[in-house]
Amino acid sequence: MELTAGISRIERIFPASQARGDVRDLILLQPGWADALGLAKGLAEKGWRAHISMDTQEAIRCLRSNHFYVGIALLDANFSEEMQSQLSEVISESGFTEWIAIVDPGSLTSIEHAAFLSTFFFDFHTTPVDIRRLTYSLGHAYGAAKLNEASRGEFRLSVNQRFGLIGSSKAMSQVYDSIQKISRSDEPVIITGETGTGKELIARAIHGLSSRAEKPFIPVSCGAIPETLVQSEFFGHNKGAFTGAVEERIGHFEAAEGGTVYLDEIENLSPLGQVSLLRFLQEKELTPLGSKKPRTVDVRIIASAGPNLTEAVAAGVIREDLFYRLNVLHIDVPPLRERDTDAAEIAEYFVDRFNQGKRRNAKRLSKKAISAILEYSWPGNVRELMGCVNRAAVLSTGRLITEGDLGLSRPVRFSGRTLREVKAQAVEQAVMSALAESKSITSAARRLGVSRVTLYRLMEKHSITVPGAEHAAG
Ligand SMILES: Nc1ncnc2c1ncn2[C@@H]1O[C@H](COP(=O)(O)OP(=O)(O)OP(=O)(O)O)[C@@H](O)[C@H]1O
Repeated sequence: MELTAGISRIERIFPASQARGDVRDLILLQPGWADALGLAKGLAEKGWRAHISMDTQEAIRCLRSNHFYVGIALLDANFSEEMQSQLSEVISESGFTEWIAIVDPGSLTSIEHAAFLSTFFFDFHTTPVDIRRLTYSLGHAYGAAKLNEASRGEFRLSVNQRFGLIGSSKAMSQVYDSIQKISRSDEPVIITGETGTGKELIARAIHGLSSRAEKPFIPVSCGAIPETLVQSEFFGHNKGAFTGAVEERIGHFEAAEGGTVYLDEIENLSPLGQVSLLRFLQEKELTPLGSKKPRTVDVRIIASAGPNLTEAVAAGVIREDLFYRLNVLHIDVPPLRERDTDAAEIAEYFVDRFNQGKRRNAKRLSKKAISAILEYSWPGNVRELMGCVNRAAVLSTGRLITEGDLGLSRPVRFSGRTLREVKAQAVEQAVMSALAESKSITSAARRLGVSRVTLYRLMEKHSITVPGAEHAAG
């Protein structure tokens, strides 16, 4: 394994025995020093190169830039609740890494500790460590993690190919894991994330991988339905149910029978719509407008919302009871700027799509264009990226799509000044411009929205003088 930046300092890495050809790396987490060193030496003799992390934060940093198939956590006799929560954070960060705990035999008498170990660890050993048994266990964990990685890779590839959902960042790996688990269940789902992050695409993947795949997937934009039409849109109506109901019509929920209804922008659903949806989720029945006969309908609900869903619930925009009904399963889709090199991978995918069917003049992105894509912050996420790449592909004259074809504005670089300095300079400039463009101190103060006294104080502070200012005042 090639280890990249972020690894613990070199003196903390224990080289494995040179006699052994096959050296395997592992991360060794220990908030104390001495035991870890002893263990690392023992492991080195058995062909394991230990990368020691002294605390959980260091371990997280190391795991963000390196992959380890196995990790060992050396735990204190009374590992506290706080330590357990920190460790679970490290373990979730480590993706497919399998973890082995080394514990004091006394700690196993606690049911909580035992439950923690069985939830988060592949195996555990008690002190004093039997290095032969430990290396045996490490070998198993290593094999299991490799298998796990391979099957996850295959799953990602099939999602890429079947649904066009691209990206191999760590952040997206977690999304693929969730898609796989959630597609096996039938519970409601909420997908949150900024606009254009791929929430609908993810919902389609969940549906397409579920047992409902052969049945309809019906997207409904909640913000587009006026309050007066929400029940008819959701549940349908009978002929004559209201003025203009000239014929019977089935609603989206019935149209999706056996499949999935995707409720886009749930935070924009009207209060009446929210009550109707809640009732449907509780009773699994709907009654079309103008009918008295309730009908049982089998649909799965997947809802999407912006990244501030909990704030929307706290502010009363979404009913709390509806939120809890929907929020059984949750996927939070990270913005594109937080997905390592996904932007470049997705851009190349869009260029390939653009090239499809073209025998000649297939285009590709220049190296500088790829760097510009990776530097840009993509506030409109994948949707913006797609528009940008397609436009550039059309407009570019040569085979190479250049940085200029993309037309991306460069991010504003950090000026090196403190916020206090930036603020002081902005105030000084505003005062000078207001004074220059005003006939008197009084009118300059009014334009700046401050009192004359405040303006005089600011002028003094920034050493700004206006010839004859006193005379003009008034
Ligand atoms: N990871 C991805 N790989 C490839 N294409 C993607 C990816 N994510 C999104 N897209 C594409 O970007 C566009 C926007 O995606 P989508 O509509 O799923 O986003 P959204 O989060 O539901 O947006 P909104 O919140 O605005 O409704 C779609 O054309 C989709 O196919």
